Amino acid sequence: MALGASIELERVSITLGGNQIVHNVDLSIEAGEFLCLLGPSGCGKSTLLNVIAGFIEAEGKILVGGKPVRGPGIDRGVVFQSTEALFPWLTVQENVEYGLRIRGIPKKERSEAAQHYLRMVGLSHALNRFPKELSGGMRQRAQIARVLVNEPSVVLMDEPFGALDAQTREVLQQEVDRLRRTNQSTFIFVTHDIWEAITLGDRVVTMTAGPRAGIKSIKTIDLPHPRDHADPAAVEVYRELRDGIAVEVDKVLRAQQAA
Ligand SMILES: Nc1ncnc2c1ncn2[C@@H]1O[C@H](COP(=O)(O)OP(=O)(O)OP(=O)(O)O)[C@@H](O)[C@H]1O
Repeated sequence: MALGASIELERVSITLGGNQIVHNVDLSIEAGEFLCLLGPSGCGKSTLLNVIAGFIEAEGKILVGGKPVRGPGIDRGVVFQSTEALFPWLTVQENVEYGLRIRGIPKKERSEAAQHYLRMVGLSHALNRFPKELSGGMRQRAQIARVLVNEPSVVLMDEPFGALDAQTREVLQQEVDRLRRTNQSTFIFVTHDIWEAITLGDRVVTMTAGPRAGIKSIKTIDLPHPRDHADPAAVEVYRELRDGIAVEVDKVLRAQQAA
C-alpha cells in the first residue's frame, strides 16, 4: 500500500478566463490526513482540487510529497462527481484494471488487484457488468476502486456522492470512512454537505466566497469514528461550520442581486 504524501500549498492563486478565482491560499496537509473542503457554490473548490491534480496551472508553490506538481501523475488519483466517469465499453473489472494494464502490470496480478479493491467497495458480485447495468452508487464504488487500485499517495474526491440519493450517499460515506482507516493515502474530499465533511474529515477547511476566494477557517474534527450525528459535540461542530458558510453564501447572494 502506498503511503500518503504530504501536500503543501504556498501562496497559491488561480486565474481562469482572466478572473482570479482563488487568491493566495496557504495550506499544509499531513501525509495520511483526510481533509474536507467546504464552501459556497462557485468559490473554487473544484478548481483548487484540479490544481493539486495537475489539470490546471496556478501561481505559487504546490508540493506533493515535497515535489512540485507539474501536471497529472499516477501518485494522485481523482474520483469525479459524475457517474459517467467509467469507460462504458469496459466491464467493471476491466475498468478497474485499466490503469494497471496501461502500466504493463501482468494479467494475473492486475486481475487479483482489481478484485481485491472491488471486494473492498462491495462490488464482488458485479465484476462482469457494464457501467450502464449499475446503479449510480455502484458506479461511484467502481470509480473509487479504479482509483485505489493504483495505490495513489493522494486521493482527490470532487463531490463524489453529489449525484446520489440521500440513503446511498450515507452508505457510501460510511464505506469511505471505514476504507480510509485501512488506507494510508492522503485524501482531499470536496463537498457541499456539512455532515459529510464532519463524518469523514480529520480537518474541515472552509473557503470564502469568490472571486478571489481564500481560506476562511480550518477546523480539526476531534471526534471518534464512526461519527454520531446526534453527539452534542458533533452538533456543535455542525453549527459552527454552518454559520461560517452561511455568511459566505449570503455574500454570494448579495453579489448576485447587485449584478
Ligand atoms: N475554465 C474556466 N474558465 C473560466 N472560469 C472558470 C473555469 N472553470 C471554472 N471557472 C469559474 O471558477 C469559479 C470556481 O469554480 P469551481 O467549479 O471551482 O467552484 P466550486 O466551489 O467547486 O463550485 P461548486 O461547489 O458549485 O461545484 C466559478 O466562478 C467558475 O465559473
